[in-house]
Amino acid sequence: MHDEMKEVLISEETLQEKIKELGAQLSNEYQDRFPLVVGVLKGALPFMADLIKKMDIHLEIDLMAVSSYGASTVSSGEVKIIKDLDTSLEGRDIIIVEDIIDSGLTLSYLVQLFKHRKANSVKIVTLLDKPTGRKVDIKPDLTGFTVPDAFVVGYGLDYVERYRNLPYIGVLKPEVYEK
Ligand SMILES: O=P(O)(O)OC[C@H]1O[C@H](OP(=O)(O)OP(=O)(O)O)[C@H](O)[C@@H]1O
Ligand SMILES: Nc1nc2[nH]cnc2c(=O)[nH]1
Repeated sequence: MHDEMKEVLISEETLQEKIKELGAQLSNEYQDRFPLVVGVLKGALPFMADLIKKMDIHLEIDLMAVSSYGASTVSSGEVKIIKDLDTSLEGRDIIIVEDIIDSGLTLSYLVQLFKHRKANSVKIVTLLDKPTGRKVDIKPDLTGFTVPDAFVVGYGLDYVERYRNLPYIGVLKPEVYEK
């Protein structure tokens, strides 16, 4: 697996350091508020698991699975709910946890949906932001790292469902796509 990597963009150690910082910031901000932390499957799973362990406050978690239609490396316009939340959002303070914002279509859909469901507040925390991919004007409230205009994998992010289990973020060698 590791020999298929052209480059490691963000090491495991750097990821974990940043997640500790993000957790501390969120703990501070949401003290005494009992937020609902919503992870967007599948990509956000490793990040969410590590992030909530660095949040030293009472919180609730829920998970949502959505999929954007399109080719494996291109984000398209439509978002489909594969698994909805179990929790009522009315009056809740929501923290959406994502692995990456690229076009912004997934998150702008979710923010609108959660507001429609009468959430009290909706914040976006993303591990990675790829601003060059943006198709809609949406900005995360908290970002781990800004990444260049390349297809990244690892730590939740897949290429045809592989590489999600890498502990770091990297870029694949071009020949991997030719297989
Ligand atoms: O800003 P966007 O262009 O909408 O892209 C971001 C979304 O794309 C990826 O999910 P994907 O649909 O690949 O599902 P996955 O998390 O199950 O891999 C990623 O996890 C984000 O949810
Ligand atoms: N794996 C992966 N999924 C994405 N979804 C949107 N952008 C990306 C990306 O760079 N890598």
